[in-house]
Amino acid sequence: MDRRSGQIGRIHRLMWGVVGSVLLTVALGGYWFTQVVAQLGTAARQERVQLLALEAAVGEAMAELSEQTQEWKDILLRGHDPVLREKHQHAFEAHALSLGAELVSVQHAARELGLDTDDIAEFSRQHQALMTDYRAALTLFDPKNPLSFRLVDQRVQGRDRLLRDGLRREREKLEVQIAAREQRLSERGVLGQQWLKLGALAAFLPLLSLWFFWQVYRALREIVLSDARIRAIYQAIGDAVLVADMQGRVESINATAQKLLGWREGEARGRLISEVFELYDVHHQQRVESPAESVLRDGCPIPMSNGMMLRRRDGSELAVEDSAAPVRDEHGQAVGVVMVFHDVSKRYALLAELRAARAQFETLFEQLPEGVLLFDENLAVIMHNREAARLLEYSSKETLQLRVFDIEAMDDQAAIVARREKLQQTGRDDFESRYRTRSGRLLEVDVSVQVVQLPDGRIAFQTLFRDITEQKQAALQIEHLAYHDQLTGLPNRRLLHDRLSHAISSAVRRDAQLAVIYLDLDHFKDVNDSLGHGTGDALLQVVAERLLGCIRADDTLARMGGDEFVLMLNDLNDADSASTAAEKIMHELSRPVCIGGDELRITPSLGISLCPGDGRDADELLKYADAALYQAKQQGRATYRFYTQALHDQSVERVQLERLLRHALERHEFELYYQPQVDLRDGRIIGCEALIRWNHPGMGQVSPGRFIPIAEHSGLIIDIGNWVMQEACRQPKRWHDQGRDIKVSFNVSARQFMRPAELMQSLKAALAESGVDATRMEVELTESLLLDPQGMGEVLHEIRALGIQLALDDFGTGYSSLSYLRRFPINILKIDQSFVSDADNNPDDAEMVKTIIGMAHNLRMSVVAEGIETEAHRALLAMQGCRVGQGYHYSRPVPAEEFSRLLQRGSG
Ligand SMILES: Nc1nc2c(ncn2[C@@H]2O[C@H](COP(=O)(O)O[C@H]3[C@@H](O)[C@H](n4cnc5c(=O)[nH]c(N)nc54)O[C@@H]3COP(=O)(O)O)[C@@H](O)[C@H]2O)c(=O)[nH]1
Repeated sequence: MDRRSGQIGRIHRLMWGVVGSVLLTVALGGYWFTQVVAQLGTAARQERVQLLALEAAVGEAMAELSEQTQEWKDILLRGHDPVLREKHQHAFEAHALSLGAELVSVQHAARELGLDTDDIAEFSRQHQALMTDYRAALTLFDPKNPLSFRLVDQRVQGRDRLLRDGLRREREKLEVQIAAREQRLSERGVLGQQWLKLGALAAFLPLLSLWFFWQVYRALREIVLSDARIRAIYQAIGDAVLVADMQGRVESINATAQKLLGWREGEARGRLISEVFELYDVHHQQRVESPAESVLRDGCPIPMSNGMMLRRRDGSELAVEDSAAPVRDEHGQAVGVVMVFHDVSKRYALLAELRAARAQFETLFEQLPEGVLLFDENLAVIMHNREAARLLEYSSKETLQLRVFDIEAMDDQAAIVARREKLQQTGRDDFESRYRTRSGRLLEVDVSVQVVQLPDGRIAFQTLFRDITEQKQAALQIEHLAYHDQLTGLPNRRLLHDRLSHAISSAVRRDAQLAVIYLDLDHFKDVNDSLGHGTGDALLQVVAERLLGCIRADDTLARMGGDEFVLMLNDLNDADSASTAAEKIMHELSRPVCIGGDELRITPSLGISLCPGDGRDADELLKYADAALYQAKQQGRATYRFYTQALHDQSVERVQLERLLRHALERHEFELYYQPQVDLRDGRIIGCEALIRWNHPGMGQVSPGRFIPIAEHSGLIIDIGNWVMQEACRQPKRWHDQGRDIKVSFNVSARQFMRPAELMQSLKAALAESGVDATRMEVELTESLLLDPQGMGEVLHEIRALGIQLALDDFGTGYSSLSYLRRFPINILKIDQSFVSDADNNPDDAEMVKTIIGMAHNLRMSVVAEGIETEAHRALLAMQGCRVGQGYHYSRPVPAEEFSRLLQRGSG
C-alpha cells in the first residue's frame, strides 16, 4: 500500500513537472513569436506611412507648382498695380520655394523607399532653371506696357506647362511604384496574420496535448487509485479473504484472514491452502476439505455454509462460515480460487445460548403449573402448554382446534368479543371465569390475559389460567364457616351481627319494632359433662331445630357458641309479642328430648331487648339481651327477662369492673385473706382457707362474690388464679419459718382446670418458687368439675401426686355422686354453708349434713364444714362427727398478719 502510494506520488510530481515545463515553453515561444509578428507589422506600417508621405509630397509639389503658375499669371494680369504685383511676386516666390522644398522632400522620400529619383532630380533642376527664367522675364515686365506682359509670358510660356506635365507623369509613375509597394506591404500584413494564426495554433496544440495528457493522467490516476482502493478494501474488509492459484497455493490473504488464521500474508504466500486453513467437522472433529480446495477440484462455487471449526495456527479453534468461488480471467479461464470466511464463534455461542434459553423456556412453559393458551386475533388457540390441555381434558391436537368460545362457559359471545376489544386497548386483564372442559365439567379459573405481538407482527392473547375450583369451593365453605355455626348450620355471631344491623336500619326506617332474644340452656354444661359432648351436641341440634320452629321465615336464629343462641324477631307489634315468643320458646325447649335412648329435660333462660326502645345498635341490643339473660339466670333460671334500666346499670357496672380488674394485678391491688379452719372439738387452728380480696383505691374492698364471676367470664381468672396460687404457697412457708406449720387451702376455678397443662405448670412453679411443703397445700375445686371424668381424672391425680390435697368445695349443691367421689383422688369434702346455716333449724339440712359426713367417712375422706356461725352449728356438726370447720363463729377471713396473731393466740 505504501509503495503504491509512493508511486502515485512520484507520478504526480512528474506530471506537474511536465505540465510546468510545457506551460513555460508555450509561454516563452508565444511571447517571442508575437514579438516577431509585431515587429513585422510595424515595419510594414512605417513603409506605408512613407509611401503615403511620398505620395502626399508629390501632390504638394504639384499643388505648389499650380499655385506658382497661378501667381505667375496674377503677376502678369495685375502687374500694372504695383501693390498687387508685389504681393503676387511674393506669393510666387514663396510657392517656388515650397515647390523646391517639396521636390527635395519627394526626392528624399523616394530615395528612402528605394525608388528611382533621377526624374525628380531632373525636375528640380528644370524648376530651378525655370525660376531663373521667370525672374529674368520679370525684369522685362513693364506695368504700363501691356506688350511687356506678352513678352514676359512668351519667355516662359510652355516651360511651366512642360514642368507641370512632367511632374504629373512623375507623380503617376510614383503612384504606380507606390501601388506596387502597397501591394507588397499588404501581402506582408497577410503573411503576418497567417503567422499569427500559426503561432496561435502552435501555442494551442501543446495546450491541447497538455489537456489530453492531463486526461490520460487522470485516467491513469483513477486506475491506480481504484486499484489501491480495491486493495485497501480487500485489506479492510471484515470478512477474511484468501486467494490461491490453481495449484492451491496461497497468493494473498487479507488482514482479517491474517488475524483469524494467525498467518501473516508473507508467511502464507506460496503455501498450500490446507496448511494455512485447517478445517474440522464440528461434531466429529475430523479434518475436512476447505471450500477452496473443493472449488479447485470441481470448479463449482461453494455458497456460504457453516458448521466447521477452523484450527488456527496457534491451535485454538474458531467456528467459521465459509464460501469459495473460482477466479476467472477475461476469457473465462479459471486462474485461481477465492475463499471468503468469517468467525461465527460468537454467533454460535449466542445460538447455543438461545437454544439453551429456548429449551429452558420450553421446559418452563411445559412445566408451568398454570395452563397457558395463546389465542390469535380470531380467538383461536395457536399455542398451548401441557397443563392447559390437561385441565381442559383435550389432546394437544384437539386443543389447537379450539376457539375461546369453545372454552369459555359464557353464553354471551358478544361479551367475549367486547372483552377482547377492551383488552386490545388496555393490554392486560385479570379476571375470574369459568372454562368448560371436554367432558362438560365446569372449571372455576383465575385468568390473566396479556396482549402480545407475534414475530410476524400480528397480535395475540396470551392467556394464563389456573384451576381455582377447589379454592372457590373452599372459599365458599370458609365463607359459610365464617358466617355459620358448624354444628347446627345456623348463622353465627358475625352473620347475626350483619343481619341485625340491616334489620335495625330497616325497622327504624319503617318505624317497626324488633326483638333480640338471648337464650342460654340452664345447666347445659352438666349435661355435656355428664353425658358427653356427643350428647351435648345432639341436644344443641335439637334445640336449634325447635327454635327454628318458633320463628318466622324472615326472623333469624343464630348460635353464639356453646349453649347460647340468639333469636332476632322482626316486625313485632309490641313487647307482648316478644313475651309470647319467649314463652313459646320456653315451652318448646322444655319438652323432653330423647337422645341415644336418654330422655333429657332442659330449660332455657332468656334475655330480651327491644329495638328501638332499648337501642338502635346491634352490639347494644345484644349486650342488653345478654344482661337480661344474666338477670334471668340470677333469678332462678328457666325464665325470661326483659332488659331494664336496672339491668343496664348492673351491666355497666360489670363492664367497668372488668375494665378495672384488668389492671388490678399489675397494680398489686389483690390481697389474700385467710379464714381459719379449726378443730371443732377444741377450737385449735389446724389450717386456713385463702380467700382473695380486691382492695381498689376508689371502691375500697371489692368482694370476690362481685368480681370473681366477672373474672371467670372474661378469662382474667387464669392470671388471678395463678397469683392466688403463688401467694397461697408463699404464706405457709412464712408461717413455717415462724415455727407454725399450717395447712392452706386455696380455690382453683373451673376455667383454670380447663387448661390442665398450664395449671400444672403454674402449680409446680408456685411450689418450687415458694419452697413450701406440698403436703401443706390444699386445692379446693367445685363439684361440677368432676362431671368430666376423662379430662379431670388425670390432672387431679397429677395434683395429688405432688402431695397436694384435694378438697371438694360446696359439696351437696351440685350433682353429688358417689361414683365420681370414688373415681377421683379427693381427700376432703367441704359441706356447703347453705346446709350448715339452717342445719340447726331445718331437719332436711341437718339430714344432709349428717349424710355428707357419713359418706365422707365411708369414703375415708375428711370433712370440713363451712359457714359455722354459731355454737349451735359447731355443736351439731361436732356431734355428727365433723372434726373440722370454718365460719364467722371462729373468725372472718383476715389478712395474713392478723392470722398470724390468731395463730399466736392459739385458736380461731
Ligand atoms: N376461684 C376463687 N374463688 C374465690 C377465691 N376467694 C374467694 N373465692 C370465692 O368467692 C366467693 C366469695 O368468697 P368470700 O366473699 O371470700 O366468701 C367466703 C367466706 O368469706 C364466706 N364465709 C366464710 N364463713 C362464713 C360464714 O360463717 N358465714 C357466711 N355467710 N359466709 C362465710 O364464704 C366464702 C367461702 O366460700 P368457699 O370458697 O365456698 O369456701 C366464694 O365462692 C369463694 O369460693 C379465690 O381465691 N379463687
